[in-house]
Amino acid sequence: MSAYITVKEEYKRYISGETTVVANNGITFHVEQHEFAVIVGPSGAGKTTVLNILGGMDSADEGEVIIDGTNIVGFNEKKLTKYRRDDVGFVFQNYNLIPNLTAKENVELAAEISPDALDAAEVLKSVGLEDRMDNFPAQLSGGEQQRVAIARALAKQPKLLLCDEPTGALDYETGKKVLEILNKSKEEYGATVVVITHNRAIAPMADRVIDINNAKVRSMTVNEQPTPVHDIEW
Ligand SMILES: Nc1ncnc2c1ncn2[C@@H]1O[C@H](COP(=O)(O)OP(=O)(O)OP(=O)(O)O)[C@@H](O)[C@H]1O
Repeated sequence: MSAYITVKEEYKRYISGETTVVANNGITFHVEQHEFAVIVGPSGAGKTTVLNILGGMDSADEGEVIIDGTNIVGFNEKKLTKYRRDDVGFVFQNYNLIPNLTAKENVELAAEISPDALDAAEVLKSVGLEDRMDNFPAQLSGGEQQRVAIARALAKQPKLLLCDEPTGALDYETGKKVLEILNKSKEEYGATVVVITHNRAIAPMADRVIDINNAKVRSMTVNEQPTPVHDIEW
């Protein structure tokens, strides 16, 4: 059986004036269904570019990006929009919640556009926010806001949960809690989770670690026995 995500010889170049930046220079890796994969690498390595391409927010110039059997390279805007809406959940470093909506309303809004959406209150409960549902983002801590953002992404039951430095703005303990919730979501929600980070300490908890440096994949490692989140330190 082929992998759930297969990226093969993927190139992305950004051209501005006279200069061309090769952000992804022949990227190849795969991720199996229901894995928790971490893409790790230094600033400027090309991680965000990979994540944006996986999520249909940007498109590759060359190569294949096969998600659940379908190559999304070459999708037109309409198909990309449908793919993003139906199949992908995003979690960003800065949460991106809507400030004048409560936690529950933030989750409901995302769920509205999805045919298989879960009950907002149920998902918020599963991330431990049953008592904060009617609070606005400004009334919540960073970790709580990130949990709302995760609930919002999970409510539409995405095939893929894509996370850009999800613990980047959080303190150590809170960051670990958020990682635990993300890790749990592969069992509870059947998602395949891809996290990008420059924090190498997160790698041992992953099922699969993809190392990116200078626009190329330098190694891909499978952890047969991932380290439990509470045992990792940074
Ligand atoms: N829209 C764009 N236009 C021009 N260059 C870009 C654009 N997006 C990214 N780049 C360049 O592509 C390279 C890879 O960027 P990318 O954001 O993917 O790296 P990253 O690994 O996510 O870095 P960071 O951890 O700092 O976010 C960088 O040199 C960056 O400046």
